Amino acid sequence: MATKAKIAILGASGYTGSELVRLLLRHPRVEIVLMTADRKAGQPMAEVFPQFAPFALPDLVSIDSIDWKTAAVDLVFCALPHGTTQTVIASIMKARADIKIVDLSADFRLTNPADYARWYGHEHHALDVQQEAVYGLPELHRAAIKTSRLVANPGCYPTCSILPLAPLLKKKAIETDNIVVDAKSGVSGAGRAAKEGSLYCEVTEGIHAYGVAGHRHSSELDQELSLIAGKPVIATFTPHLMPMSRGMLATTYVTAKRGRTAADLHGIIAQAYAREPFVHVLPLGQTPQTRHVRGSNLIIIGLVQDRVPNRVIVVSAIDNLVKGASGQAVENMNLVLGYPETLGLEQIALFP
Ligand SMILES: NC(=O)C1=CN([C@@H]2O[C@H](COP(=O)(O)OP(=O)(O)OC[C@H]3O[C@@H](n4cnc5c(N)ncnc54)[C@H](OP(=O)(O)O)[C@@H]3O)[C@@H](O)[C@H]2O)C=CC1
Ligand SMILES: CC(=O)N[C@@H](CCC(=O)OP(=O)(O)O)C(=O)O
Repeated sequence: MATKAKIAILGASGYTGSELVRLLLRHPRVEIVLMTADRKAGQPMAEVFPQFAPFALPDLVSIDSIDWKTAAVDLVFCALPHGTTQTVIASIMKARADIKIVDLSADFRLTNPADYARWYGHEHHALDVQQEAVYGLPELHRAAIKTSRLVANPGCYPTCSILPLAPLLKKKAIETDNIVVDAKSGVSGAGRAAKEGSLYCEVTEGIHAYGVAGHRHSSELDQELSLIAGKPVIATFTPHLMPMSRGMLATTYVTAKRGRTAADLHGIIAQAYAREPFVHVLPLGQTPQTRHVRGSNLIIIGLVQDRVPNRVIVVSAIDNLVKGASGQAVENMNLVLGYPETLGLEQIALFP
């Protein structure tokens, strides 16, 4: 039998951490050997999440109790709040050269330190480590991810909006100065620690925009879109909070370059992703729903010609906790460890 990689999950008591546990328990080539929490450190996982009671899992421990020099671990998933992550990862990487890391936080996604300081409100505390990070969108950076020691797993909104735009920018098929991304997220995107604004009474039976003209994911979007376009791109991006637990939908408005039709744009996206296991492009004129991806690692993309000449409406859907976080993190792990990319990620969406 092939050996199993030994996995640590930092932040296993959170939403993305527990989603990693759900996915990895069904992965044939890994074994979870270490899991951490902060306030819940010391508790058995089954006490925090009864759905895991039938499975043998280690108890939750505090990060401080781990000696990284001797820990029998091959790969660490870091599912901690941004800001707390960078010093933890720097200390692991300094202690051991052989441990690989997939970080789900935003700490290592931005390549320009000035951008990080501007959008996150403080200087980065591990800039030397940042240099080693690869932005973990497999469809764009697969080769670099495979040889990376530190993968910066993308944010959920950027994943949902960069993937449909990337082929269009690569082929110079759309204007770059008027891209509008209107995105909606389920409440689990805000994490498990209860806070004002994500409480049931404040979220149910209503929707609202937030971070208008200033959400921190704008920096990630601009960084990757500019890299692909080969020139500075600034997109309008407005996130909204929806009264649902998981799911994300982005409606993106683009202007086709003169002479290009919606059918051309559809053809470009369909061709770019024809061999991608986790990207599904609908026939022209159809659009996806969040229910079509709930629990799966798919992004589904649909395009429709607007009534406004040259305008094309692109709708994309992901599960924010799967392709938007833990599923994509497992995909990155598969690449880093040399496993088939789809291993452990073949779940079909739960419907209805
Ligand atoms: N939720 C989502 O859809 C997405 C989240 N992300 C990112 O992934 C990361 C994790 O998010 P999410 O799972 O939603 O967050 P949660 O709030 O649900 O979980 C956070 C986890 O980190 C632990 N923790 C909190 N503070 C500390 C600390 N100071 N030291 C050590 N451990 C700590 C918590 O432990 P305890 O439970 O004991 O307090 C918990 O295990 C974040 O950076 C987030 O931005 C990325 C993409 C999508
Ligand atoms: C609904 C909600 O609050 N969503 C989060 C994004 C979740 C995510 O992708 O966060 P990271 O960049 O930290 O990984 C937000 O808007 O900040």
